[in-house]
Amino acid sequence: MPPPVSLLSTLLNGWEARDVLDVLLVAFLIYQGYLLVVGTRAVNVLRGILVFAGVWAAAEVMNLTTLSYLLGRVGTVGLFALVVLFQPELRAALERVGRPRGRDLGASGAALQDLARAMERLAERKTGALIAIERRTPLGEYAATGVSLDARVSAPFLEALFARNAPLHDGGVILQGSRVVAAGCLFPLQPGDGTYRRYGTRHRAAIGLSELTDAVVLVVSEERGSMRIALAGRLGPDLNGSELREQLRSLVYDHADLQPARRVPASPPAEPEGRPVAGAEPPERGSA
Ligand SMILES: Nc1ncnc2c1ncn2[C@@H]1O[C@H](COP(=O)(O)OP(=O)(O)OP(=O)(O)O)[C@@H](O)[C@H]1O
Repeated sequence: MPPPVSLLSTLLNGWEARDVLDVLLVAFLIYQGYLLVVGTRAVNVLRGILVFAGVWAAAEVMNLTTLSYLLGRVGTVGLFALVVLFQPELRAALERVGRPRGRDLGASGAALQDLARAMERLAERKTGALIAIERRTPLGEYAATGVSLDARVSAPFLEALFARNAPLHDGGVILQGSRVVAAGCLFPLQPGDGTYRRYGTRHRAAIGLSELTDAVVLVVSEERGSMRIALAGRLGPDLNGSELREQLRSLVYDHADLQPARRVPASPPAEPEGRPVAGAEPPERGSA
């Protein structure tokens, strides 16, 4: 067997620097595409596409003409269907590409403390709140449904936003790093079927947004004064102040550039007792 270096030189024989650059750029684009979809519903579809492509390739290799013709036709139509189905994600991806660098996406420890303090106070007073923290998926289209702001995250400001009778208390607030960028926003509602049918609209809006994006969405229940995190389409358990800080630290505020989003678990934190998040909850509403 030839040594690895000579194997590499044989493989690269005839390659020009331009070809290497070409391959590196394609690898970079694929990696960036992966970063955009990981943590969103698109990742499951991506897996489905890979299985589909695998079967198609096998059909081609094995010369199964009818199957390969059929899959080829479905693939062409499926491509258009995907564009329609994932229009929000595609828009978000383009928005991300066009986003100017150097904008304040950094999140400091002070912001974390202020956010957690505001959540605790809102929960103590049973004031309902809904806060989405942007990570890789831009939340611009949801921010556009509310009132645009540009304010530093501070506990008094967040409390004032959600105070009863405050003009922007209805709807969700969006944070980008240490900035509050919008309030009074409309988030996409989880359909309220299956596990989450017993929840009210605030919680279902949190779950819905976390299903479509990789945002970390915090909810304070007006009814129970509980604090929870919705992530990747699932609602986590009730948290106390230190658990909330711990979760925020690991999900969002570890690094100033929000890089830890890459380490996001596929599902929200498990119940403290190790029970699954879904189904472990007492009904949030009397309608259960
Ligand atoms: N699609 C949405 N996007 C953002 N906020 C929403 C949305 N739908 C409802 N809300 C917010 O949720 C509030 C209603 O909460 P509701 O009582 O129905 O929910 P809940 O999940 O039972 O929460 P709580 O435990 O706080 O009562 C609305 O006043 C509004 O502020």
